[in-house]
Amino acid sequence: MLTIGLLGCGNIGNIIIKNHVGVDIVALFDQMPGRAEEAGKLCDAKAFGNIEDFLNEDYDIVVEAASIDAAQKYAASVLEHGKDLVVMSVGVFADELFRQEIIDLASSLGRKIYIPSGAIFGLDNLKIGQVSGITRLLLRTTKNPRSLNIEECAERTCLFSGMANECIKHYPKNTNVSVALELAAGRDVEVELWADPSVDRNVHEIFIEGDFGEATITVKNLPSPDNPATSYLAALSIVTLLKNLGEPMRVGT
Ligand SMILES: NC(=O)C1=CN([C@@H]2O[C@H](COP(=O)(O)OP(=O)(O)OC[C@H]3O[C@@H](n4cnc5c(N)ncnc54)[C@H](OP(=O)(O)O)[C@@H]3O)[C@@H](O)[C@H]2O)C=CC1
Ligand SMILES: O=C([O-])CC(=O)C(=O)O
Repeated sequence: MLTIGLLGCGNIGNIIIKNHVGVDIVALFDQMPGRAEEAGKLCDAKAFGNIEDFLNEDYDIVVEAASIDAAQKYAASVLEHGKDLVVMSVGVFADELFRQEIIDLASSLGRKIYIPSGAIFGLDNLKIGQVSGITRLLLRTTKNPRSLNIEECAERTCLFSGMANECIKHYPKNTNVSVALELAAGRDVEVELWADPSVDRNVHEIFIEGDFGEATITVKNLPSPDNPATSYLAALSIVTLLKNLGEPMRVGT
């Protein structure tokens, strides 16, 4: 069975611990040591107080569910410790230089980096953008102000309109999906981010046009109970990615 080290024991980390299938969680690390220790009690994994000890433990894959900052700080080190890497805070790869460095490092070490579909549907066939023209790719995200950590917002308000690599700098906890779309399609993504006090879901509308025709995807996500910024689907997507890693048949482009 594949063995996992969990980097980040917050909302997604705990959902992974409660729902994981087909993998064994053996090591935990969080910048709040108490969270790793509490999580360790739930899954019988060892909680580490520092990153070096966590990475020196023997297991196959680090699952990052922490922050863009954590992904940026530790990605190279994870690969250098002979482990594959699942990156939930995919916004880290909006930085093209960093992305290429990490891809080159993984390639030279024979390691893999996995990006879960996260809080959206549709990354599978969006990858056709790597071999065929996509002329329009727009993500319109709408969340309740609570999910965006905004206190004053009486009516539907556009917070950002522009490109994904700019948006993620301003909203690193809310627009990782825009960078996942960018990586899948191999092109820039336009983003609109809206705060709307009348919605109680994290809504992602994706508009795609290209040589294939056109598609519109709307995802109305339930926010995670422990972190309304993060949709529950994002955690389920990582649980599913991990389950499928060990299986012989791969479904989806
Ligand atoms: N790709 C996608 O579709 C999606 C991605 N995400 C991303 O996934 C990540 C995890 O989300 P979620 O679990 O809800 O977040 P939480 O804030 O609930 O949990 C993250 C945990 O990781 C800890 N952490 C943060 N930075 C570091 C670090 N540098 N080193 C060690 N631990 C760290 C946090 O500590 P502290 O509380 O002190 O910060 C917290 O305990 C976030 O980056 C989020 O933006 C979320 C939704 C969708
Ligand atoms: O969970 C979501 O709805 C999306 C999200 O926060 C992100 O992409 O960072």
